[in-house]
Amino acid sequence: MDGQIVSRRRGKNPALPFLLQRAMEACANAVVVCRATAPDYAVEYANPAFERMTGYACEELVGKSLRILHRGEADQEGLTEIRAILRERREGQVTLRNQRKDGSVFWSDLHISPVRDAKGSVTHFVGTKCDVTETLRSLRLRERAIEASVNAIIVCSAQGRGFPVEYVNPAFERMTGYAPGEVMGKSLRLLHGNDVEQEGLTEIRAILSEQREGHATLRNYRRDGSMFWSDLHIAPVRNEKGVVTHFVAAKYDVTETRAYQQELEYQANHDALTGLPNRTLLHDRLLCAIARARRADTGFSVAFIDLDRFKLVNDTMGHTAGDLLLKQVATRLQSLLRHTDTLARLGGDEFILIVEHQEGGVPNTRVVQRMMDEVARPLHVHGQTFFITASIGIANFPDDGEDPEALIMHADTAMYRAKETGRNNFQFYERGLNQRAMDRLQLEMELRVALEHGQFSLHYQPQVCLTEGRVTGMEALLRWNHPDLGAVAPARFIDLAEETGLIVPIGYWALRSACLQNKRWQDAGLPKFHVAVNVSARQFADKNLAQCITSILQETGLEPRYLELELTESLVMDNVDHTVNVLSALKDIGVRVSIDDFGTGYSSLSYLKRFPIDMLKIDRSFVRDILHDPDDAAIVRAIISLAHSLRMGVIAEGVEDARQLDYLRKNRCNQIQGYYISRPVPADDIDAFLRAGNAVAMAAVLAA
Ligand SMILES: Nc1nc2c(ncn2[C@@H]2O[C@@H]3COP(=O)(O)O[C@H]4[C@@H](O)[C@H](n5cnc6c(=O)[nH]c(N)nc65)O[C@@H]4COP(=O)(O)O[C@H]3[C@H]2O)c(=O)[nH]1
Repeated sequence: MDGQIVSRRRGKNPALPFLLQRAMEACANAVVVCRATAPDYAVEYANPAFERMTGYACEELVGKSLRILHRGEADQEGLTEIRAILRERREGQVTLRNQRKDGSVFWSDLHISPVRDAKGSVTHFVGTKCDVTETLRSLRLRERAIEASVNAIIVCSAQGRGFPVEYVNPAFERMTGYAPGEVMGKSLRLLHGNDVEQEGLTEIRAILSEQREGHATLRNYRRDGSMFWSDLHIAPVRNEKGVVTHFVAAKYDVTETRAYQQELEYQANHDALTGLPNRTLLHDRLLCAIARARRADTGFSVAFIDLDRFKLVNDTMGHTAGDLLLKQVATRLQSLLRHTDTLARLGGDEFILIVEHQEGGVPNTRVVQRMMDEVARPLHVHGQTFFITASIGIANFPDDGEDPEALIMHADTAMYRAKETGRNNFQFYERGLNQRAMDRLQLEMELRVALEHGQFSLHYQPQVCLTEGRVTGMEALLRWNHPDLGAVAPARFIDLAEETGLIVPIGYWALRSACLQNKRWQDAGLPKFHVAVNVSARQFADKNLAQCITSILQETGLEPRYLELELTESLVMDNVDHTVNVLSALKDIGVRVSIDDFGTGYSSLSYLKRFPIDMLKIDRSFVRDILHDPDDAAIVRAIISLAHSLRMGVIAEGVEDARQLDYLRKNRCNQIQGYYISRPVPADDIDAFLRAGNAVAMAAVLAA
């Protein structure tokens, strides 16, 4: 080693040169000494570690420029820096790509220090080299991993205001649309903009202020304004003193996962057919409504909406048509809702509406009425028109129940009451209704066994021709002889039988019994007339109706023309195409058909003329006030004239006195039926009536 380097210390420790020599040889770092004044800073000394690192022996290097180490690598940034360090004669550090003697490449960190003489002039430069190839390689790998990541990675300064961004990887641009240059030095706040009311942001603020790890889900906005959901994971980076200098953040776009989760959540809470809230969500909404009403000291109503005779649509038209119809009804009902109301579907044709009370705690019946009106408008499915009505039961919070179950149950009970009172209306829950619901259940159980226990019988009521005073028909009316209750009127059990489906076997029993009875009368030599039997909606929907009637007629031996089927007006108008088909089949058999309760439904005249009908039966509600109410009288006259112009017969039911009879005869009504002639009586009484009474009937008619 050159004496000049150590000359200043020589006086103090004579062994120093030797020690330095040994130290250099033992030093693990590569050390090289270059002369500052020589051209190209020629090497004066290189220690063994330097030799090992470069593959050059010290002798090979001495007097030469260190450029030997970067042959062919002259365009490196580090070299420019080295030149500046040497020129300015200062300390400095650079990272270089070097070549060993054998041509292999390695990376080194070179630290340069100037050595000054006593006058302060730089005589040498000492270079300490460290092989950083491995470190750089692993750094490259990590950098590559970050660059290739599909998730956005961001480094923010912990010092600046708003945690300015110092680095973003390419995925950040792909995810957000912002190029690195557009976010550098800015706060990541630009990703959520004005959407500051987010739970996730509160969490992020806490993470940053407490300088801890954490994550939150945020609504972010891309450069083009579109929203996406991101999971942001944040970790603080501390320096050697433990001070947080940066935050590293990883951002995941979770929009799709969230959409999927939301979809699952939606499916769990909504009815697949109508998209309305289902029973689960309804329960939640009821709990919310209860909490809200308690806070505000107000009330709300739970309306149980059930479509009348919807099952018939399903039975006659199939489930696809039924589903379409339900969808239409749901859309209509929904269109009437305010944002505070909830409409849910419980299943089948049952809907629940939660509607807040109006000011003063009054139930909002207007919305309920509007719902009924909306349902009642004609519905069109598969080119066919349906007339459906709704029965609605209402329970009010808190008077009728303080939890969801009680409110729904009581609204349901009130809905049954609405059905009992003729359908197409709404009823409020009353405490007594529960008892009635229990009674109804009891009655239903008893009705199930009534047929096999032979508790049914038929009463007959004559129908009389107004011109001849002759009995032309006999209406068969069902009676239930209950072991405890005695005779139960049809009004109490027919609807129940209809709802439970029991009406089908009961109805066929009535048909068979009436045909048999008529045949007996004929065989007994009494004058011939038809027997009129009521056909219920369920029976009418029964695909086997025509077939069953044919076999009943064959079985009993009654000629088809002596059987009349009474169908209600609303029944035939429910589903016009089905009606046309069934009526044609019945006509082919040869039985008569009449429309009962005519005037109470809303018949479309254009449909009426398509139906092969023999007789219109004027509802007794019009006959009752025919002499006092000019409107009723006008309706009766209109029905009579309509029947004649459609070449149908017309009969008035519920005729109770001679003046009504007279009015009807004067207005060209063909036949009458009512207490004035006879109440419905058992078949045995009819025998007597027919033997003696035909004359009585004639006399009554002619006397009026
Ligand atoms: N106020 C008054 N009422 C009169 C007069 N004349 C007859 N009535 C009553 O009017 C009802 C006529 O029957 P509907 O309209 O077919 O109405 C029937 C019918 O819809 C149904 N029904 C009766 N039997 C059967 C049946 O076998 N099958 C089906 N599906 N329904 C039946 O039950 C309803 C009620 O039957 P009922 O209680 O027997 O009531 C009968 C009869 O008793 C009168 O002058 N004044």
